[in-house]
Amino acid sequence: MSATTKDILSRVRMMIPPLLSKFHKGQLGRVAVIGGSEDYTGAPYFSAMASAKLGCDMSHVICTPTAAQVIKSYSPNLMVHPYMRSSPSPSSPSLTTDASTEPHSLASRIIAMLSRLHVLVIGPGLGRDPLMHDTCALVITAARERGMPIVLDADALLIVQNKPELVRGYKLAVLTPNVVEFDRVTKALGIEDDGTSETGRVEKLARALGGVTVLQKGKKDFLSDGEKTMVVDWEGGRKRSGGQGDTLTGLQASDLTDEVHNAFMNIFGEVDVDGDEGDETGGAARL
Ligand SMILES: NC(=O)C1=CN([C@@H]2O[C@H](COP(=O)(O)OP(=O)(O)OC[C@H]3O[C@@H](n4cnc5c(N)ncnc54)[C@H](O)[C@@H]3O)[C@@H](O)[C@H]2O)[C@@H](O)CC1
Ligand SMILES: Nc1ncnc2c1ncn2[C@@H]1O[C@H](COP(=O)(O)OP(=O)(O)OP(=O)(O)O)[C@@H](O)[C@H]1O
Repeated sequence: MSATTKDILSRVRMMIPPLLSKFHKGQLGRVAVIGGSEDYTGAPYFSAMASAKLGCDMSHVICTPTAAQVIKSYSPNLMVHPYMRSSPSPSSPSLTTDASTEPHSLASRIIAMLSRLHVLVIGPGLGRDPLMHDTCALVITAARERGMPIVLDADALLIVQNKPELVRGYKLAVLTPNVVEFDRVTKALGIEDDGTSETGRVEKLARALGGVTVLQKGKKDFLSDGEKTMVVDWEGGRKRSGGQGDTLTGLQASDLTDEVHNAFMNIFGEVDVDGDEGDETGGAARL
């Protein structure tokens, strides 16, 4: 482990808010994960449970009804809301006239929850259904209007690459692409791979999206808002099973809740943290 990573870990320990008797339920974090569909019920569970296990008080999942039944049975910790819908199947034409398959109508129930939440995670297990994506796009706009931090991962990155204006310039958006997703998003946005360094590529994407935070996952994790960049070079485990990125989104969401965020800014705000030795350096901007 590099000196930088050791230093970061020691600071992270100081970020953990104390359990004060004055706190009431919900004050240490209310997170919702939007994801979970017919095919994927594990991803939103990994995300929401990670936020709960890190200490977030309330962890919600917003998913399709079929996924909700399954996710509810995984854990009583999670509050699971079956508000999402996938597009009607051509073999069920009667569904096409149902108002509940209209994105504004679907999004309105989710948007009504936002005042009770601190952070949204969008994407784990979302799938690629256009109705689900249109619904999420409306929720992203509403969350942005409220100034809520949003972590966008997995299939939600497709929403960003198709409609980058949803997050462009929104500094409380965090994109967490894996290597493949990173390539896909950069290509979609017309960002050329001109042989620049790995940190340079992440900075370019963050800048192209107007200063969102990009966390590119891989052998090293690169975090950048386009101006400041951190490199996490801790090797960690060698098993690359599905769900590790989902888990990371839930952890990040907990980190973005107010109490933790304020503690983070007190610790990191003014401090420069070395990235790759001899490479770009920077302080943590917001994460
Ligand atoms: N238990 C679950 O329910 C899980 C559901 N998942 C969901 O599954 C859906 C599809 O996600 P996928 O990640 O499969 O996306 P894709 O269907 O776009 O597949 C990505 C492909 O990239 C490859 N890949 C990933 N990282 C790579 C790397 N570093 N280098 C080279 N190749 C790499 C993978 O092997 C895979 O073939 C998403 O909704 C996601 O959230 C995943 O999060 C895994 C766990
Ligand atoms: N080659 C690697 N070596 C070391 N760590 C890695 C490697 N690839 C990924 N990781 C770690 O695993 C975490 C998850 O990254 P990964 O690329 O698996 O995300 P993902 O594909 O989005 O995950 P998920 O399966 O949940 O969708 C990252 O934070 C990173 O630290």
